[in-house]
Amino acid sequence: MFEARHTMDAPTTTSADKGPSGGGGGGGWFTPRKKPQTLPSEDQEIPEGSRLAAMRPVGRHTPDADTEQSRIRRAAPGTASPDLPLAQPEPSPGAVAPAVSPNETRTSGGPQPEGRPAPPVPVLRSAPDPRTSSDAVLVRRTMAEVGPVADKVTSYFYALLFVRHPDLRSLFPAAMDTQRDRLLKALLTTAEHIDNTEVLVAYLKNLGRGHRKYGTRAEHYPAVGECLIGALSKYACAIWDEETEAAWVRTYTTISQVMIDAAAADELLAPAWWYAEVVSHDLRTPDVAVITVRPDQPYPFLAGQYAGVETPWWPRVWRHYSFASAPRPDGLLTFHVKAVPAGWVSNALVHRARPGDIIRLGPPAGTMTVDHTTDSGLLCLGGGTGIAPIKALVEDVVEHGERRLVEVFYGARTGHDLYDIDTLLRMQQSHPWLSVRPVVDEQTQLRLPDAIREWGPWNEYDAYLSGPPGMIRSGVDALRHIGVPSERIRHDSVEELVLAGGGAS
Ligand SMILES: NC(=O)C1=CN([C@@H]2O[C@H](COP(=O)(O)OP(=O)(O)OC[C@H]3O[C@@H](n4cnc5c(N)ncnc54)[C@H](O)[C@@H]3O)[C@@H](O)[C@H]2O)C=CC1
Repeated sequence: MFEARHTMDAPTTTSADKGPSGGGGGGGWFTPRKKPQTLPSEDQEIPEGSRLAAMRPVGRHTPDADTEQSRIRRAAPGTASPDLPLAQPEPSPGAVAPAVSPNETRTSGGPQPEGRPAPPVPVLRSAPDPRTSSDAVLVRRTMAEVGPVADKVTSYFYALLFVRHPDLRSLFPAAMDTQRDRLLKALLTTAEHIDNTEVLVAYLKNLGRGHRKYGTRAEHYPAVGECLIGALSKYACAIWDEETEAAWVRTYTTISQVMIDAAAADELLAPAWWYAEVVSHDLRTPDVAVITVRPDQPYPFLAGQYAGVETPWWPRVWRHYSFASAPRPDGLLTFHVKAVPAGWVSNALVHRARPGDIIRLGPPAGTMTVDHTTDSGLLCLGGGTGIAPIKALVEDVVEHGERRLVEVFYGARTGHDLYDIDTLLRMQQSHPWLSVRPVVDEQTQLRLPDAIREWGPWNEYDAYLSGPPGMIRSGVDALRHIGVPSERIRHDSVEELVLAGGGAS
């Protein structure tokens, strides 16, 4: 459940339930009514093993669950207690270029698809809070301490979780490898941005919404919190003390609050997931398929966003793919999928999926969308299947009837890998404001980011980058080097791309 998001062919996050399969919300809202008034005294300290035993998940509430030993408490749905972190506005749509990720962060509070208003959410304090800052120090110190043994921490965390709460095992995929990475990523992201309320809240809200599709419910959070603190305290024992534990309890409680409330708000607006039927499957190269699906109910999204995809062959394994078209009147959605080694979902989609098969889609996410409040030109770099959202962005500009200059650089290793070049060249013929330039590594000896240096100037353009993590990094460097301000550079989370295995889609 506790996972970070984004990227192509990478497991995702999301929600509560209701939709076609959404589960249901279930009671047991968990929110601290108030922060701990006092830290437990030393004689209240309980050795690791027994402390864990003493912490009870809200979902299994027992009479003493609200004692001093259980500092993670329950509250009414949506309750934002006065002394809880309070909210801040969501980042404005398209206004972000997360070089770092809270992308679900990149994401997160990203633009809400039209017709899907931003849910009301409680949020973190905007004013500096000395307590938060000291908590941040302790949280970061813990993360630094456990960093070298991160694998052990996450393995121990999941072992604790599944031993103590076996009913939660069914929420996770059979193979936990990627999930382990995602927990750590989520924690690192939280620790990294703990003092950056806007970024962190956006990230967590997206994470909470994203967990709906896993069947995550509010009452699961305390169990996760107990086991998380159990694992951290074990592996950070050299620095762990009551103050540190109190900081983690406060931090985790706040994290949970934001995620739970975001999921609850989203539940009123959208299903936890959508079923979608494959209606066409076009194998463009031996490894790349263009797949079109029909969702079982309307699926609102914005060009440039992405969604988690689960296949029937690998239950509970989700990977992200960008929409390769802007929203269409017929409601169909298209994805470009590249089968990569060890890419279970991508291989299933490319080599097994056929028309008539049913997949599941998570909600749309992502902030790499067109800012229609300006008429700046768009400089778009699409590497490999990273061209998918770029094509959607171009269609978006077409549909808005704008006459903005759009320059697309489409990078591929070989001419054969330019599997969608014909489509783009046809669009170029119809739209004089659109230029499409293929950049083939083996022909030019140049990679995509190098090519843009030879054109330009680009300082009046908004830049959009989509492709492998290395391309994003060097593309951002190239753009910054030639004077494009960072706030005009947009891309999905590099960290999550890396997490996804680099070329996992
Ligand atoms: N399928 C989808 O919807 C989306 C996929 N992506 C990501 O795009 C990537 C696509 O992978 P492939 O098609 O195998 O692309 P690839 O590895 O063949 O690379 C495509 C082009 O990107 C450039 N490039 C690659 N690595 C570079 C580096 N380190 N520095 C500079 N330029 C570099 C080169 O011009 C190369 O020809 C995956 O990482 C995927 O996660 C991103 C967005 C959407």
